[in-house]
Amino acid sequence: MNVVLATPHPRCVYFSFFSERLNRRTDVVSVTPWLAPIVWEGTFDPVLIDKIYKPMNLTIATTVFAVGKYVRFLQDFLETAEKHFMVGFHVRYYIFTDRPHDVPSVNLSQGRHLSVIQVPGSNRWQEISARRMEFIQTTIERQIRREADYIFCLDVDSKFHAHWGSESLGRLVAVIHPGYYEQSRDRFPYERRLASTAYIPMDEGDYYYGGAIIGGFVEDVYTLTKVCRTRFEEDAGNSIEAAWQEESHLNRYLLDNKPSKVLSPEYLWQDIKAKIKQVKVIRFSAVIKNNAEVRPNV
Ligand SMILES: CC(=O)N[C@H]1[C@@H](OP(=O)(O)OP(=O)(O)OC[C@H]2O[C@@H](n3ccc(=O)[nH]c3=O)[C@H](O)[C@@H]2O)O[C@H](CO)[C@H](O)[C@@H]1O
Ligand SMILES: [Mn+2]
Repeated sequence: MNVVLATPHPRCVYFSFFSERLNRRTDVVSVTPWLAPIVWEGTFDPVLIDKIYKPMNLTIATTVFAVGKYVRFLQDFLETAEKHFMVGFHVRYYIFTDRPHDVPSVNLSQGRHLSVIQVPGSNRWQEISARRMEFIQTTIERQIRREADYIFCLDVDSKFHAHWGSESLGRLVAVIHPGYYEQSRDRFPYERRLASTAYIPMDEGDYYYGGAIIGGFVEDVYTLTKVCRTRFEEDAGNSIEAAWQEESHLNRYLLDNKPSKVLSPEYLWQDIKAKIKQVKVIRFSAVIKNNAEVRPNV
């Protein structure tokens, strides 16, 4: 029988809309074993996702710590965020610093706000990095839970280079560390000492997540920061500090509490690393820094 479909059924239009916009990825895994999306260019339609999220009138909190000499990274971080990060959404930046007078004034688009929160300095970079969990937890309690729907907690020594939008939103969001994307789990630098509460045995672990991005619903990130802070302090009481401070605790937490969305290394690259062919777009990357010069200790 010769069937001629003059006008496609509306459902067919829907499917052709998808196939035109998305060139399905076969070179990368785009879903976790627990069926959470792994976000890669070409696996989502930014226009369609924005149509879902924009009417919700969401506010995205963004925490960034700039303690000591790290204030120098703020200008580029904020200027590039204004160009690429959550454009068209309400964004509230929370800048944690011991040098409030050195926070640069950057022109923010409409609907975007910035507040500065004073935190103490430290003579150990490890402590500054790890105590982010504590300050994020207490600031969520004090104000963020009343001021935002979602939150991203980001490293300041970084720049945005391309679109980072509502495709990244989810209940609990983490990023695959670009250094360990292709490694097997026995190579992951998890905390391996049984004495630490961040301990992960050699035959466990899903991904190695980078400490530079934690995201999700404010309440889910609240619980994460509270648990990681408590465990970090419990370890300190036993004179042990996990191999990669709060990043180790983050990895332990996410092993037990699976993220609902995983960002590919497009969302956390490193300028020092050559691009790999699977990464079609670098959206956010760590700048090259001289650790000995910017950190209070080596
Ligand atoms: C790409 C990535 O996943 N980076 C992680 C990695 O090293 P990194 O080398 O990226 O750590 P880092 O030196 O950037 O420190 C983490 C963050 O702490 C803040 N800071 C640090 C030192 C300082 O003197 N002043 C200051 O403000 C700042 O926001 C910085 O971005 O391991 C750290 C844990 O130890 C963190 O988990 C980082 O997120
Ligand atoms: Mn960093």
